[in-house]
Amino acid sequence: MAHKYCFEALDRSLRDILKDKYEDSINKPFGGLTVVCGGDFRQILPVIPKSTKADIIDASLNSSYLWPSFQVYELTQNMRLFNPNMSSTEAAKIASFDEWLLQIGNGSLYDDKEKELIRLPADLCITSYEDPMKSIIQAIYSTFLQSYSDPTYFKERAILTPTNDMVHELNEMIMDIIPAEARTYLSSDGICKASFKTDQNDLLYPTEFLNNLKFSGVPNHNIQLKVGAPIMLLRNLNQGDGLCNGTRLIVTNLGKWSIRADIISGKNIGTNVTIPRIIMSPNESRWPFKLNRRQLPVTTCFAMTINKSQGQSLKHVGLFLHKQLFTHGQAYVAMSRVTTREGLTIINADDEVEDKTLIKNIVYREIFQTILPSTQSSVQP
Ligand SMILES: Nc1ncnc2c1ncn2[C@@H]1O[C@H](COP(=O)(O)OP(=O)(O)OP(=O)(O)O)[C@@H](O)[C@H]1O
Repeated sequence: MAHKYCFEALDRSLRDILKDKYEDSINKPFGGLTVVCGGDFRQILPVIPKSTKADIIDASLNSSYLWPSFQVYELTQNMRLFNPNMSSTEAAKIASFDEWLLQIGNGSLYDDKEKELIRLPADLCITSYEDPMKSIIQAIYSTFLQSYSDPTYFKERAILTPTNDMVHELNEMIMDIIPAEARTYLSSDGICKASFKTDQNDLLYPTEFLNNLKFSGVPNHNIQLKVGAPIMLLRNLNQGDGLCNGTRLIVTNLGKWSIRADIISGKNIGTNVTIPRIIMSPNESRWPFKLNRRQLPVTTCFAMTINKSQGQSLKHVGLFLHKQLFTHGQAYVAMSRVTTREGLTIINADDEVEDKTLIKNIVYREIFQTILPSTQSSVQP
């Protein structure tokens, strides 16, 4: 979810822009324009590094001065799970899975409420394994070598995990299975000239040091790609052509400075596009300078973080928990990515938990308090 400041900035800009055109625009939300927002407060709320629960709730749209001006309309049908050709038995099974997901999202179903633990149905979990990472890879990519050249194979599956470190480990392990040569792309890193103390920066932060820095949402200095590997865009390159942050593609050609890839998600599926290197900077950084990294704006996506999976629909989802979930909505987002219940496999590899069918589900229930749908607001999608 976007920070409430994004909506407030749009509100103030529209009031300002429209004040000469329409009477009293300055006093109306969004200058009097109708603005439609689509979202789900059960999903992950604005990400604020090192924040408290109160900070996150305060950053959400329903803590904004704009919220009382919104009218809430609720969608009633889970279209991701919906299949028009299903039998009544299948429909009943889907309805019960959908209900279970909503209870998880609402925080109304706990096995141990104090410890915020929910019990997973045993058939969704793999509980006996030698190496949990190999087991989740085997579960989701069981026919990898026979199927990896078929783009739909990657389009419909992914492993989800809470942290970027585990995503990188899983991606490296799976990339090694592709029997092709990898090409390495090294970034060109520098400090933005407008940064503080520029005359000392070269001495304090040499290039080798900058190359070692890792930031969420910015590709690493060294990325290795193979033809046939699925990748995800990390920036909006051309929204009109469907090249948005989160779009998934399959690499078809590895050039010296750019790559070519086929789009496999969102708009323009099947289109072959060129992805150039671009300059990226992290949004949040603990360093007293702004890093400029010129690199391909992509990351391999056999595995992705739960946050990054928001918006995706997948037939096969492997939820890999090497440690417990840590923020609002992660369990709901991860488990609601599937298009069928059978497509969900979960491994709880947290050593501190004995019963591997128990996982943490954090829900900030305070966030739902101000969401009151108006009486006639339920709509069919
Ligand atoms: N009216 C509809 N008819 C058929 N399929 C639909 C309809 N609406 C959505 N879908 C399908 O349901 C899936 C989810 O849709 P979409 O991504 O728009 O929902 P969403 O609310 O943004 O999901 P989320 O926020 O959980 O990611 C997609 O596969 C989409 O094609």
